[in-house]
Amino acid sequence: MDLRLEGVGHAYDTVTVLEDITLDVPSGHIVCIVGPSGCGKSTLLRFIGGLEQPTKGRVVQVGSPPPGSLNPLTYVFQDFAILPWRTVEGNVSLVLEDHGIKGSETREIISDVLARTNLTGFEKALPKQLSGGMKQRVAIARALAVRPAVMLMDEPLSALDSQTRELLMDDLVGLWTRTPFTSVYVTHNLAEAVRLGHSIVVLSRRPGKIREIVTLDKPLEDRQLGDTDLEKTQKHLWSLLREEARTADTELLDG
Ligand SMILES: Nc1ncnc2c1ncn2[C@@H]1O[C@H](COP(=O)(O)OP(=O)(O)OP(=O)(O)O)[C@@H](O)[C@H]1O
Repeated sequence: MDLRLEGVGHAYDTVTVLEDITLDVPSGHIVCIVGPSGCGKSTLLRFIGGLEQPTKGRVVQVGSPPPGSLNPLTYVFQDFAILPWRTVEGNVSLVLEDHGIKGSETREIISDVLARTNLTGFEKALPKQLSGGMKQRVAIARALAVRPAVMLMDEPLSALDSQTRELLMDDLVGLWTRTPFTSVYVTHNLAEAVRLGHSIVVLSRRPGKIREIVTLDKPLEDRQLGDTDLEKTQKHLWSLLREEARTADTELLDG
């Protein structure tokens, strides 16, 4: 299933937050969204997921979700949002229970998604026993369990230290390479965007408009830390964002 955003714009009362966002999210692609603080990235993700409706334009789903999809648009958040009193498998099974899935089907799905997220062997662990990176793997496993058409990822690695972030990026590349998934991936981190994005949408400061869409052709599995092409693209992204990020930062400080 592809997504198409057609002229999406939004105002909260008198404050225009987003303007004229037209964008395609093709199936099997990771589309990263970057932009200065407060430019409307998370708001855009909420519109894509249908949690809120934009005041202008629309989000169109083109084609059908994968067979057996329980929740075509599924979120992964920065703060993991996993239940502390449930084990790893209990957190994943919760979303299946919500859809009435039980028994051997549940066990098969859990075993599959835990294997895909390098969590096999941690089925009985509680969140308090897990590092931040492992908790986020659980959140990703839980998202995969519902066979989403599109994963909506809002700063999924931002709460992690830089080394864990590198490991999780490797995991996401491995996950995508084995079975391509579709994602809209919001991040502040330009290194993350150039490592994971098939395209990178650069938004301007509020009201967020598309400044540029940068496409990266290099296969994900060939993108290494320190790759000169990626560094060049990252510099280009920063040149687009630098002044606006500075202004947005000052705006926040001014309240
Ligand atoms: N429910 C709401 N009511 C009013 N204003 C809102 C609401 N949600 C978001 N905003 C405003 O919309 C703007 C965009 O917010 P949003 O969180 O989408 O930006 P962002 O780009 O994700 O920010 P950040 O990078 O800091 O996470 C901000 O100015 C925010 O204060």
